[in-house]
Amino acid sequence: MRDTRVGVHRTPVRSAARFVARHPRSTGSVVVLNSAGLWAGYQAVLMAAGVAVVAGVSWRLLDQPTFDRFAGRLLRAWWRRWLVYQRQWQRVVFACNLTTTDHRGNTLVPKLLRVRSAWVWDSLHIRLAKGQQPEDFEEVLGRLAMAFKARAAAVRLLKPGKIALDFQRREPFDEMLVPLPELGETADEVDLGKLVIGRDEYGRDFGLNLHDKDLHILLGGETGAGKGSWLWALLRTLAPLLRAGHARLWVIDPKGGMEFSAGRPLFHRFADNERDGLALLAEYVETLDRTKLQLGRGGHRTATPSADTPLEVLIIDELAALTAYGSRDIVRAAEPLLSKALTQYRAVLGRVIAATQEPDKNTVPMRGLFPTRIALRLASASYVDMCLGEGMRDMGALADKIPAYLPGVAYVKKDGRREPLRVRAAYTSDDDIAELVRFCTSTDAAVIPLHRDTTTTATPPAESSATADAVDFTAWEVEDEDVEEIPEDEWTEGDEDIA
Ligand SMILES: Nc1ncnc2c1ncn2[C@@H]1O[C@H](COP(=O)(O)OP(=O)(O)OP(=O)(O)O)[C@@H](O)[C@H]1O
Repeated sequence: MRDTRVGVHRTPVRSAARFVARHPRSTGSVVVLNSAGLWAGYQAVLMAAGVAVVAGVSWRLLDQPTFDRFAGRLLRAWWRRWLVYQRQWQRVVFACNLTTTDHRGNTLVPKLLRVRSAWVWDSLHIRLAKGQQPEDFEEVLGRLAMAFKARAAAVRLLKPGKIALDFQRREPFDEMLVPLPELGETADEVDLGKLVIGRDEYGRDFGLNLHDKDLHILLGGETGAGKGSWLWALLRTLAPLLRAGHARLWVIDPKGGMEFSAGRPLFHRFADNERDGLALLAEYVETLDRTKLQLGRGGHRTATPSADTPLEVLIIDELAALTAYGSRDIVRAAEPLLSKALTQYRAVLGRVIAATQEPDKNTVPMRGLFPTRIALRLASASYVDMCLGEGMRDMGALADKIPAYLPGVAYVKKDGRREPLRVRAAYTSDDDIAELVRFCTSTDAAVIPLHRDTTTTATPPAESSATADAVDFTAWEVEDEDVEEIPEDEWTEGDEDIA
């Protein structure tokens, strides 16, 4: 009888040639090391390797995040591929029934193509065996996660026939305490270039740069994801500027003031519904237009935060209320105002911080105008790229996989860094808000614009008008290696040609 098993015809030479072709980097490294050994002597190579190891270990001890970014993740991906995933791959796919059979009775096995490793997640790129679909892996995700001792697993389609399996190896925020930002005493202490609002996955301080990089920030996150904690932590870092009158807050909280009403005394203007929010937005634009003209005519190209030219921070808690879900006249009038606020006031210290539950193009048409976008827990995988930019989920921003028990955790894409960073903002409790209000209003209260009642008597701009002139502002206010080995010649991988 004919032996239909694939691979039985392989000779050692053919197998070696296949291995070299499939793993050029690993075999290249061995060849280079051996050539260096022959050329310079093995002692010299061993010494060089020793020096490299000592240098690497010192680097890791001194600065683990940069080590991990430039070397650690590559090394980790390499050794985890060979010591964990590749070694157990075949056992695991057989154990989880992830094999298929062709017309000749050959066993077809999905092929592990590459491993990428970030601090929290490992990504395995897999070529599906003939007859497989991503759903086959989805069905056994829990078993795969257990087999590789991962906390969670996810599957993504990379292209037809190719998927990524993501395994979460650790959860740094389980044990990490994220302290609230200190309340600085004087305005000079505030470094607008690094407003520390939380910690990243390595435990380092994480700061936003309202000075010149994170000019406008869009936070995307489903309800309860912790958008409020990011906004409040940011306000806290600005406290000394608020107290000195060097920063003013324009706050639109269209959900009836649920999130921000406790901070009213801090706000220069406050609106708790869409219509008032529109009028506030129009006033914001008019004010910054005026400042722009004044500074331009005075020959100044930029401003620094001061009592005359304060940092003008516009905060919008549920942006969709102004850009999608509000009544049509409000949405049509708000869009051009918002786009203007996002494009024209960098030099006159206008900054927009907005939060939304749905960061898609229909809900936030001007999302591309926010230079910094932050993805908290999102309702669906498709929202991740919509929020952070094309390809960011493939780069490891699994915001839809942030567990519900970790509010305030988000993925951030920072300039100059390809991979997204996982960050958690500090949590501001009601008591902390009360403390912040006391801090900002207790001394030198004269410079704090006092709260005036927001009423609904303000008239929003005429439909489709982007000018503020039409607005009445009078009313504003303020393991297991014990499994039997399967002989390698009993299966084939991925798209392997079958004789
Ligand atoms: N950084 C954080 N650390 C710890 N717990 C947090 C953090 N952020 C939020 N929480 C918890 O999660 C709850 C919901 O957070 P929050 O209200 O900020 O979510 P949200 O995204 O603003 O939701 P919504 O869109 O419904 O207003 C908070 O009441 C708090 O208990």
